[in-house]
Amino acid sequence: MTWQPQSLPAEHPPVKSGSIGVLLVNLGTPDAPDARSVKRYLAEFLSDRRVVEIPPLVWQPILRGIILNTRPKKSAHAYSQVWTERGSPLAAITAEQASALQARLGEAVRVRHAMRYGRPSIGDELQALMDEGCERILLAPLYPQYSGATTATVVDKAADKLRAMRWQPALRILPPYHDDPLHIDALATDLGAQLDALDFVPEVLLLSFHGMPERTLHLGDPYHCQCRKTARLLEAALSRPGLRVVTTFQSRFGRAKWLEPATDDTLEAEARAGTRRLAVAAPGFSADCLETLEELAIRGREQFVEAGGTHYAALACLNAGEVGMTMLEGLVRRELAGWL
Ligand SMILES: C=CC1=C(C)c2cc3[nH]c(cc4nc(cc5[nH]c(cc1n2)c(C)c5CCC(=O)O)C(CCC(=O)O)=C4C)c(C)c3C=C
Ligand SMILES: [Fe+2]
Ligand SMILES: [Fe+2]
Repeated sequence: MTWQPQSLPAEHPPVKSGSIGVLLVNLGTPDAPDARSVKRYLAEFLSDRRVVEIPPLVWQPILRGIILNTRPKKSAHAYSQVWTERGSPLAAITAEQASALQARLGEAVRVRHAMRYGRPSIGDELQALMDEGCERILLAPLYPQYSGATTATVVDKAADKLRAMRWQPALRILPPYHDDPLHIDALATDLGAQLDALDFVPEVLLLSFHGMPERTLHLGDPYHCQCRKTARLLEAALSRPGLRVVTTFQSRFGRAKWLEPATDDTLEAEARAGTRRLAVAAPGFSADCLETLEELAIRGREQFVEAGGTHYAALACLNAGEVGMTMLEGLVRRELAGWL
């Protein structure tokens, strides 16, 4: 909408105003599955002091001298195994979620998406919403569970952009939705349908969340508790008495102790203890990504089968499916109350 009140002089520039924006944000991903792109991405991601809480004087030499010279090649290989025609799965799915949400919310709201690390950047997308006349913006980090390394760093990045604006929009932030009935019901419905569609009946359902250094729990980060609560509520909502539900944490990084039990160790231990049929789901990820498609679906299967398992399935995230989008629309509409 272009607003040009009568009282403004004719030479006054037109001002777009009156719209509402929604910015969906996820973690970010390399531009291509090659070592150069992965290195650029990891340099930004792992330099975030919310992600690696080691003083930069100590951490940067380790990052620049060792990690960025070894990890990009290995990670690029992992990315190349899951890359799609539309690019990185995380980027493609997040874009799809944004256009599906736009279709559901209609003209009254402008929906865009951004990545915390890499592109499209939070700053550019906030600016684009402002340029489209959005005076009120809902920032929606697509992390069900809050942590300093997820939700908080998205808010920090948005605040960096706002700090440089003369004319700021009003900002709301989607709260973590780890225990929201909309989220639990969506997970139970979607995972329940995926379990029913399998050609085997799993003995165990592993709920694998991304790990964090254990120290963050003792420092007061609610992430671990929120993961546990999601798992507990989801198990109750699934209501499958014959199915044993086990919660684990994946993607250990670095030397510090991470949250336990670890997904890879548990897959191996379950198979060695006699579990033959297992399904794994990742209720901490709103979109499939390297961590679910490579670490769980490819490497997880290898680990489980090598240790004696016979049937393995990695279940999909909510992604841009009907169930997940109905949940997201519900969460977003609730946060837009009074604006819409
Ligand atoms: C879902 C929440 C996430 C938390 C919490 C999290 C913490 C965290 N991650 C690392 C290190 C890496 N993570 C990597 C990939 C990655 N991480 C998340 C989400 C969370 N991370 C996602 C969605 C992805 C996938 C991105 C994609 O492109 O698909 C990687 C990169 C891949 C690799 O080299 O293994 C690293 C490294 C730390 C240190 C951390 C702790 C706070
Ligand atoms: Fe991560
Ligand atoms: Fe990983």
